[in-house]
Amino acid sequence: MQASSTAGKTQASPPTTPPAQSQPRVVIDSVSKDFTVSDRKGSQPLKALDRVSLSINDGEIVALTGLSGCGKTTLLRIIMGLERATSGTVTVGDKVVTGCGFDRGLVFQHAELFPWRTALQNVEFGLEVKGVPKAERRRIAREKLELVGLGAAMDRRPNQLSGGMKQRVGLARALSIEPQVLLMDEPFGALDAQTREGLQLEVLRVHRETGKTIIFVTHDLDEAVLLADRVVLMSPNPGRVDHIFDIPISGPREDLFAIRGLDEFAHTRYEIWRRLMARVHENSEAAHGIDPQGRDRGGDR
Ligand SMILES: Nc1ncnc2c1ncn2[C@@H]1O[C@H](COP(=O)(O)OP(=O)(O)OP(=O)(O)O)[C@@H](O)[C@H]1O
Repeated sequence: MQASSTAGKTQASPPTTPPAQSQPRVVIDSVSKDFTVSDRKGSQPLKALDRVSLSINDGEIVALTGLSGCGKTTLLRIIMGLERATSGTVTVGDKVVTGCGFDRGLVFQHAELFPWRTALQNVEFGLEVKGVPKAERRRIAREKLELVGLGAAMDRRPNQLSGGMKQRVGLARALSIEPQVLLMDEPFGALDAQTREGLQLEVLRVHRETGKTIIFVTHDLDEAVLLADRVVLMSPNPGRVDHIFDIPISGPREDLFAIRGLDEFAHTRYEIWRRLMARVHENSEAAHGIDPQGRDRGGDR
Protein backbone atom coordinates (compact mmCIF):
# COMPACT_ATOMS: atom_id res chain seq x y z
CA MET A 1 0.00 0.00 0.00
CA GLN A 2 1.28 3.47 -0.82
CA ALA A 3 1.62 5.84 2.08
CA SER A 4 -0.11 9.17 2.20
CA SER A 5 0.77 12.00 4.50
CA THR A 6 0.10 15.56 5.33
CA ALA A 7 3.42 17.24 6.02
CA GLY A 8 5.02 15.02 8.58
CA LYS A 9 1.90 13.08 9.62
CA THR A 10 1.22 9.71 8.02
CA GLN A 11 -2.46 8.99 7.54
CA ALA A 12 -4.05 5.62 8.04
CA SER A 13 -6.15 5.66 4.85
CA PRO A 14 -4.67 4.59 1.49
CA PRO A 15 -4.10 7.40 -1.03
CA THR A 16 -6.35 5.86 -3.61
CA THR A 17 -9.38 6.57 -1.41
CA PRO A 18 -10.81 10.05 -1.99
CA PRO A 19 -12.23 12.04 0.94
CA ALA A 20 -15.78 10.91 1.71
CA GLN A 21 -17.49 14.20 0.77
CA SER A 22 -16.29 14.21 -2.85
CA GLN A 23 -16.92 11.93 -5.84
CA PRO A 24 -13.96 10.52 -7.76
CA ARG A 25 -13.75 12.12 -11.21
CA VAL A 26 -10.71 10.27 -12.54
CA VAL A 27 -9.90 6.73 -11.45
CA ILE A 28 -6.59 5.25 -12.57
CA ASP A 29 -6.71 1.55 -11.87
CA SER A 30 -3.49 -0.45 -11.99
CA VAL A 31 -2.20 1.20 -15.16
CA SER A 32 1.00 -0.22 -16.66
CA LYS A 33 2.72 0.91 -19.83
CA ASP A 34 5.44 -0.96 -21.68
CA PHE A 35 7.45 0.66 -24.46
CA THR A 36 10.10 -0.81 -26.71
CA VAL A 37 13.26 1.26 -27.00
CA SER A 38 15.77 0.71 -29.75
CA ASP A 39 19.42 1.66 -29.83
CA ARG A 40 22.64 0.36 -31.39
CA LYS A 41 22.45 -2.76 -29.18
CA GLY A 42 18.97 -3.61 -30.45
CA SER A 43 15.45 -3.40 -29.03
CA GLN A 44 14.64 -3.67 -25.37
CA PRO A 45 11.41 -3.51 -23.39
CA LEU A 46 10.94 -0.56 -21.06
CA LYS A 47 8.32 -0.50 -18.35
CA ALA A 48 7.39 3.19 -18.16
CA LEU A 49 4.53 2.65 -15.70
CA ASP A 50 3.95 -0.20 -13.32
CA ARG A 51 0.47 -0.70 -11.83
CA VAL A 52 -0.23 2.94 -11.09
CA SER A 53 -3.46 3.47 -9.16
CA LEU A 54 -4.85 6.81 -8.16
CA SER A 55 -8.26 8.29 -7.58
CA ILE A 56 -8.79 12.01 -8.18
CA ASN A 57 -11.80 13.80 -6.81
CA ASP A 58 -14.20 16.04 -8.63
CA GLY A 59 -12.83 19.58 -8.42
CA GLU A 60 -9.49 18.50 -7.01
CA ILE A 61 -6.12 19.88 -8.18
CA VAL A 62 -3.45 17.17 -8.30
CA ALA A 63 0.21 17.68 -9.20
CA LEU A 64 2.32 14.84 -10.63
CA THR A 65 6.00 15.26 -9.89
CA GLY A 66 9.13 13.12 -9.72
CA LEU A 67 12.44 12.48 -11.38
CA SER A 68 12.85 12.76 -15.12
CA GLY A 69 11.66 9.60 -16.82
CA CYS A 70 9.35 8.41 -14.01
CA GLY A 71 6.38 8.37 -16.38
CA LYS A 72 4.51 11.59 -15.56
CA THR A 73 3.88 12.57 -19.18
CA THR A 74 3.06 9.00 -20.15
CA LEU A 75 0.44 8.86 -17.40
CA LEU A 76 -1.04 12.20 -18.47
CA ARG A 77 -1.16 11.05 -22.10
CA ILE A 78 -2.93 7.85 -21.08
CA ILE A 79 -5.51 9.88 -19.12
CA MET A 80 -5.93 12.11 -22.19
CA GLY A 81 -6.34 9.07 -24.44
CA LEU A 82 -3.31 9.91 -26.60
CA GLU A 83 -1.57 6.73 -25.43
CA ARG A 84 -3.05 3.34 -24.58
CA ALA A 85 -2.20 1.58 -21.34
CA THR A 86 -0.64 -1.86 -21.76
CA SER A 87 -2.86 -3.00 -18.90
CA GLY A 88 -5.19 -1.34 -16.42
CA THR A 89 -7.86 1.29 -17.01
CA VAL A 90 -8.56 4.98 -16.64
CA THR A 91 -12.14 6.02 -15.98
CA VAL A 92 -13.29 9.63 -16.28
CA GLY A 93 -16.74 10.12 -14.79
CA ASP A 94 -18.47 6.87 -15.70
CA LYS A 95 -16.58 6.26 -18.97
CA VAL A 96 -13.51 4.14 -19.47
CA VAL A 97 -10.99 6.09 -21.55
CA THR A 98 -10.40 4.51 -24.96
CA GLY A 99 -9.21 7.63 -26.82
CA CYS A 100 -9.40 11.43 -26.75
CA GLY A 101 -12.70 12.98 -25.78
CA PHE A 102 -14.23 16.37 -25.11
CA ASP A 103 -14.49 15.53 -21.41
CA ARG A 104 -10.71 16.17 -21.18
CA GLY A 105 -8.68 19.19 -22.27
CA LEU A 106 -4.89 19.27 -22.52
CA VAL A 107 -2.51 22.19 -22.14
CA PHE A 108 0.93 21.40 -23.60
CA GLN A 109 4.29 22.69 -22.38
CA HIS A 110 4.53 24.81 -25.52
CA ALA A 111 1.13 26.08 -26.57
CA GLU A 112 1.33 24.43 -30.05
CA LEU A 113 -0.77 27.11 -31.74
CA PHE A 114 -1.49 27.32 -35.46
CA PRO A 115 0.74 30.22 -36.60
CA TRP A 116 -1.64 31.35 -39.35
CA ARG A 117 -4.60 31.64 -37.01
CA THR A 118 -5.34 34.49 -34.58
CA ALA A 119 -5.65 33.78 -30.84
CA LEU A 120 -9.42 33.75 -31.27
CA GLN A 121 -9.28 31.34 -34.22
CA ASN A 122 -6.87 29.07 -32.32
CA VAL A 123 -9.29 28.86 -29.40
CA GLU A 124 -12.11 28.18 -31.84
CA PHE A 125 -10.28 25.17 -33.24
CA GLY A 126 -11.41 22.64 -30.62
CA LEU A 127 -14.96 23.91 -30.97
CA GLU A 128 -14.82 23.43 -34.74
CA VAL A 129 -13.75 19.82 -34.19
CA LYS A 130 -16.60 19.48 -31.70
CA GLY A 131 -19.02 20.71 -34.40
CA VAL A 132 -20.14 23.87 -32.60
CA PRO A 133 -21.80 26.37 -35.00
CA LYS A 134 -19.71 29.40 -35.97
CA ALA A 135 -21.51 32.16 -34.03
CA GLU A 136 -21.59 30.02 -30.90
CA ARG A 137 -17.93 29.03 -31.09
CA ARG A 138 -16.91 32.66 -31.58
CA ARG A 139 -18.88 33.63 -28.47
CA ILE A 140 -17.32 30.83 -26.39
CA ALA A 141 -13.80 31.53 -27.65
CA ARG A 142 -14.14 35.23 -26.76
CA GLU A 143 -15.46 34.34 -23.32
CA LYS A 144 -12.55 31.96 -22.60
CA LEU A 145 -9.96 34.46 -23.83
CA GLU A 146 -11.52 37.08 -21.53
CA LEU A 147 -11.37 34.52 -18.70
CA VAL A 148 -7.61 34.12 -19.10
CA GLY A 149 -7.06 37.88 -19.43
CA LEU A 150 -6.47 38.03 -23.19
CA GLY A 151 -9.56 39.98 -24.20
CA ALA A 152 -7.44 42.74 -25.75
CA ALA A 153 -5.21 40.45 -27.81
CA MET A 154 -7.63 38.00 -29.39
CA ASP A 155 -6.99 39.16 -32.95
CA ARG A 156 -3.21 38.76 -32.75
CA ARG A 157 -1.39 35.88 -34.41
CA PRO A 158 1.01 33.75 -32.31
CA ASN A 159 4.11 35.59 -33.58
CA GLN A 160 2.69 38.74 -31.98
CA LEU A 161 2.15 37.07 -28.59
CA SER A 162 4.61 36.58 -25.72
CA GLY A 163 5.32 33.07 -24.36
CA GLY A 164 2.98 33.68 -21.44
CA MET A 165 0.23 34.96 -23.73
CA LYS A 166 0.57 31.88 -25.94
CA GLN A 167 0.16 29.66 -22.88
CA ARG A 168 -2.96 31.63 -21.96
CA VAL A 169 -4.34 30.93 -25.44
CA GLY A 170 -3.52 27.23 -24.91
CA LEU A 171 -5.38 27.34 -21.60
CA ALA A 172 -8.36 29.12 -23.17
CA ARG A 173 -8.41 26.56 -26.00
CA ALA A 174 -8.42 23.65 -23.54
CA LEU A 175 -11.19 25.29 -21.48
CA SER A 176 -13.33 26.18 -24.51
CA ILE A 177 -14.58 22.63 -25.00
CA GLU A 178 -15.82 22.68 -21.37
CA PRO A 179 -13.86 19.61 -20.29
CA GLN A 180 -14.62 17.96 -16.97
CA VAL A 181 -10.90 17.49 -16.47
CA LEU A 182 -8.09 19.86 -17.37
CA LEU A 183 -4.73 18.17 -17.95
CA MET A 184 -1.56 20.25 -18.11
CA ASP A 185 1.91 18.95 -18.96
CA GLU A 186 4.50 21.29 -17.45
CA PRO A 187 2.37 24.18 -18.70
CA PHE A 188 4.60 26.95 -17.38
CA GLY A 189 7.97 25.20 -17.49
CA ALA A 190 9.29 27.32 -20.34
CA LEU A 191 8.28 30.68 -18.86
CA ASP A 192 10.17 33.20 -16.76
CA ALA A 193 9.38 33.30 -13.02
CA GLN A 194 7.16 36.38 -13.16
CA THR A 195 5.04 35.22 -16.09
CA ARG A 196 4.84 31.80 -14.53
CA GLU A 197 3.44 33.24 -11.31
CA GLY A 198 0.87 35.25 -13.26
CA LEU A 199 -0.32 32.07 -14.96
CA GLN A 200 -0.38 30.13 -11.70
CA LEU A 201 -2.76 32.78 -10.38
CA GLU A 202 -4.77 32.47 -13.56
CA VAL A 203 -5.15 28.73 -13.05
CA LEU A 204 -6.26 29.25 -9.44
CA ARG A 205 -8.80 31.84 -10.58
CA VAL A 206 -10.10 29.60 -13.37
CA HIS A 207 -10.38 26.77 -10.87
CA ARG A 208 -12.30 28.96 -8.42
CA GLU A 209 -14.69 30.08 -11.17
CA THR A 210 -15.19 26.73 -12.92
CA GLY A 211 -14.49 24.10 -10.23
CA LYS A 212 -12.74 21.91 -12.82
CA THR A 213 -10.69 18.90 -11.85
CA ILE A 214 -7.07 19.70 -12.72
CA ILE A 215 -4.16 17.28 -13.09
CA PHE A 216 -0.83 18.83 -13.94
CA VAL A 217 2.77 17.71 -14.33
CA THR A 218 5.50 19.87 -12.84
CA HIS A 219 9.14 19.65 -11.81
CA ASP A 220 8.70 22.75 -9.69
CA LEU A 221 7.94 21.77 -6.09
CA ASP A 222 6.92 25.34 -5.20
CA GLU A 223 4.37 25.25 -7.98
CA ALA A 224 3.12 21.82 -6.90
CA VAL A 225 2.58 22.89 -3.28
CA LEU A 226 1.19 26.33 -4.20
CA LEU A 227 -1.48 25.01 -6.55
CA ALA A 228 -2.35 21.43 -5.65
CA ASP A 229 -4.59 19.79 -3.07
CA ARG A 230 -2.41 16.68 -3.36
CA VAL A 231 1.04 16.11 -4.80
CA VAL A 232 1.75 12.69 -6.26
CA LEU A 233 5.46 11.90 -6.15
CA MET A 234 6.37 9.25 -8.71
CA SER A 235 9.51 7.14 -8.77
CA PRO A 236 11.25 5.78 -11.87
CA ASN A 237 12.42 2.41 -13.23
CA PRO A 238 9.61 1.48 -13.46
CA GLY A 239 7.29 4.45 -12.98
CA ARG A 240 5.26 4.04 -9.81
CA VAL A 241 3.42 6.16 -7.29
CA ASP A 242 6.00 6.62 -4.58
CA HIS A 243 4.10 8.80 -2.14
CA ILE A 244 1.09 11.09 -2.03
CA PHE A 245 1.25 14.30 -0.04
CA ASP A 246 -1.92 16.04 1.11
CA ILE A 247 -1.27 19.78 1.08
CA PRO A 248 -2.38 21.16 4.43
CA ILE A 249 -3.14 24.68 3.21
CA SER A 250 -6.79 25.59 3.54
CA GLY A 251 -8.65 28.60 2.18
CA PRO A 252 -7.98 30.68 -0.91
CA ARG A 253 -4.57 30.27 -2.51
CA GLU A 254 -4.45 33.44 -4.57
CA ASP A 255 -2.04 35.28 -2.27
CA LEU A 256 0.98 33.28 -3.40
CA PHE A 257 3.34 35.55 -1.48
CA ALA A 258 1.53 34.91 1.80
CA ILE A 259 1.29 31.16 1.12
CA ARG A 260 5.04 30.96 0.54
CA GLY A 261 5.48 32.41 4.03
CA LEU A 262 3.36 29.73 5.74
CA ASP A 263 5.07 27.07 7.85
CA GLU A 264 2.80 24.46 6.20
CA PHE A 265 4.13 25.48 2.78
CA ALA A 266 7.79 25.30 3.79
CA HIS A 267 7.36 22.07 5.71
CA THR A 268 5.43 20.22 2.99
CA ARG A 269 7.80 21.39 0.29
CA TYR A 270 10.72 20.18 2.39
CA GLU A 271 9.11 16.76 2.96
CA ILE A 272 8.55 16.27 -0.78
CA TRP A 273 12.07 17.46 -1.60
CA ARG A 274 13.58 15.13 1.03
CA ARG A 275 11.78 12.13 -0.40
CA LEU A 276 12.67 13.12 -3.96
CA MET A 277 16.35 13.43 -2.99
CA ALA A 278 16.24 9.95 -1.43
CA ARG A 279 15.10 8.64 -4.83
CA VAL A 280 17.90 10.56 -6.57
CA HIS A 281 20.47 8.83 -4.33
CA GLU A 282 18.89 5.40 -4.81
CA ASN A 283 18.89 5.87 -8.56
CA SER A 284 22.46 6.99 -8.66
CA GLU A 285 23.50 4.02 -6.50
CA ALA A 286 21.50 1.64 -8.69
CA ALA A 287 23.15 3.11 -11.80
CA HIS A 288 26.53 2.32 -10.26
CA GLY A 289 25.53 -1.22 -9.28
CA ILE A 290 25.30 -0.44 -5.57
CA ASP A 291 22.36 -1.95 -3.71
CA PRO A 292 20.78 0.64 -1.37
CA GLN A 293 20.68 -2.18 1.25
CA GLY A 294 24.46 -2.40 1.07
CA ARG A 295 24.84 -5.49 -1.16
CA ASP A 296 27.07 -5.28 -4.23
CA ARG A 297 25.09 -6.03 -7.39
CA GLY A 298 28.21 -6.59 -9.41
CA GLY A 299 27.39 -3.90 -11.98
CA ASP A 300 29.94 -2.40 -14.38
CA ARG A 301 32.07 -0.27 -12.10
N1 LIG B 1 7.05 6.68 -27.25
C1 LIG B 1 7.98 6.17 -26.44
N2 LIG B 1 8.75 5.13 -26.85
C2 LIG B 1 9.67 4.58 -26.04
N3 LIG B 1 9.91 5.01 -24.79
C3 LIG B 1 9.19 6.04 -24.33
C4 LIG B 1 8.19 6.68 -25.13
N4 LIG B 1 7.63 7.67 -24.40
C5 LIG B 1 8.25 7.66 -23.22
N5 LIG B 1 9.18 6.69 -23.16
C6 LIG B 1 10.04 6.34 -22.02
O1 LIG B 1 9.17 6.13 -20.92
C7 LIG B 1 9.76 6.65 -19.74
C8 LIG B 1 8.82 7.68 -19.13
O2 LIG B 1 8.79 8.80 -19.98
P1 LIG B 1 7.94 10.10 -19.62
O3 LIG B 1 8.15 11.10 -20.69
O4 LIG B 1 6.57 9.71 -19.30
O5 LIG B 1 8.68 10.57 -18.27
P2 LIG B 1 8.55 11.94 -17.49
O6 LIG B 1 8.47 11.60 -16.05
O7 LIG B 1 7.44 12.76 -18.04
O8 LIG B 1 9.94 12.61 -17.83
P3 LIG B 1 10.38 14.15 -17.85
O9 LIG B 1 10.20 14.66 -16.46
O10 LIG B 1 11.81 14.11 -18.26
O11 LIG B 1 9.50 14.86 -18.84
C9 LIG B 1 11.10 7.23 -20.14
O12 LIG B 1 12.10 6.25 -19.88
C10 LIG B 1 10.97 7.46 -21.62
O13 LIG B 1 12.21 7.34 -22.28
